[in-house]
Amino acid sequence: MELTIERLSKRYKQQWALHQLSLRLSPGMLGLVGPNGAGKTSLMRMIATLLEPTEGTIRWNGQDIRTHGQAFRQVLGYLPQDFGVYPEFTGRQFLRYLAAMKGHPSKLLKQRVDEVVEMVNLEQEADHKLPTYSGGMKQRIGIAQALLNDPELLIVDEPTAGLDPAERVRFRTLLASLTHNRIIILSTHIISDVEAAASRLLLLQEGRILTDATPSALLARAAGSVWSVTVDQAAALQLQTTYQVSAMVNQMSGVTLRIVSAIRPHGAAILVDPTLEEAYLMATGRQAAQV
Ligand SMILES: Nc1ncnc2c1ncn2[C@@H]1O[C@H](COP(=O)(O)OP(=O)(O)OP(=O)(O)O)[C@@H](O)[C@H]1O
Repeated sequence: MELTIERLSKRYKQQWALHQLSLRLSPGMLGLVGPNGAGKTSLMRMIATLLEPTEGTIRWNGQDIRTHGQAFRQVLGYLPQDFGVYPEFTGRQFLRYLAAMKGHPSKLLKQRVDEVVEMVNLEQEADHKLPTYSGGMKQRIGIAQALLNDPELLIVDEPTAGLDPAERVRFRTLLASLTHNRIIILSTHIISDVEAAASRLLLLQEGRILTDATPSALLARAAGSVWSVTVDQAAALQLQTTYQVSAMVNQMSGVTLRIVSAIRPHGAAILVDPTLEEAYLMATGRQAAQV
C-alpha cells in the first residue's frame, strides 16, 4: 500500500497553488497542515482524481492513477470540505442511496451501511432525518460514506471546521480509530486535530512543503524556543507587539505569556516544553523570517 507523488504542480491561470510537490506515503495518518490557501484542497482533489494536475504524477502501488482511475477509485474514500446531505433522507437512507450510486452489490449493501453506521457511532440517530443532525453528526455521516468501500486510502478535507469543541474531540477519536492498515490524509489548519493520531505532519505554505516530519521531530526542533513569563499589563502588551505570543493568561500576579522565540524575550522568561502548535508556529515563523 503506497501512494507516490512526484513533482506535482497545479496552476490556476497565473497562480501556482501547488509547486513541484513530491511525497511517498505508507499506512498511517498524514496530517496536512497549513494556512488557508496553502494548497491543501488542491492536493487532495488531485489525489482524489477530481482535479487534473498541471504537471507531475500520482501513483498508487506503482500505477498512475490517471490511467488506472476506476481501479484506484475502488480503494479511495473521500470526504470533501463542502460535503452536502440530502435533507429528505435519514442518515441510513442517505448512506444506502450513496452505496447504491457507488455500485455497491445490493446483497451486501444493507449490511455494509449498518457496519459503517456502527463505526461512526451513529446507531441511535441513523433513522432520524438529516436536517436534525448537528455539524459533528453530519461529518460522521460524511466519514461513513467515505468508508463504504473500506478504502485503503482515506482523504478528509478540513473535517472539523465549524464543529464545537466536544464534537471535534469526538471526530478526532473516530479518525484515530481508523488509521489501522490504511493511509489517511487529513487536512486542517488546527494542529490539535492531528496531534494525537498523525504519524507524520506535512506543513504546506504557498504550495510548497515547509516541513515534513513526525510530530516528535517537530517538537524536538522547537525545544529551547518556547518561553513563559509573568509580567504586568503594559509589559505584556509590549511583548505581544515584538514576539510571537502563543498563549496568554490573566492572573492575580499579572499576565502569564507563552512566547515562541529563538532568543530569550524577557529577563524573567523561563524555557518551557513546546506544544505541537508552538512547534508549528516556530516552523512557519522561521520561514517568515527568511523571506
Ligand atoms: N478554482 C480555482 N481557481 C483559481 N484559483 C484557485 C482555485 N482553487 C484554488 N485556488 C487558489 O489556489 C491556492 C490554493 O488553494 P487551496 O484551496 O488548494 O488551498 P487550501 O490550503 O486548501 O486552502 P483552504 O483551507 O482555504 O481551502 C489559493 O491561493 C486559492 O485561491
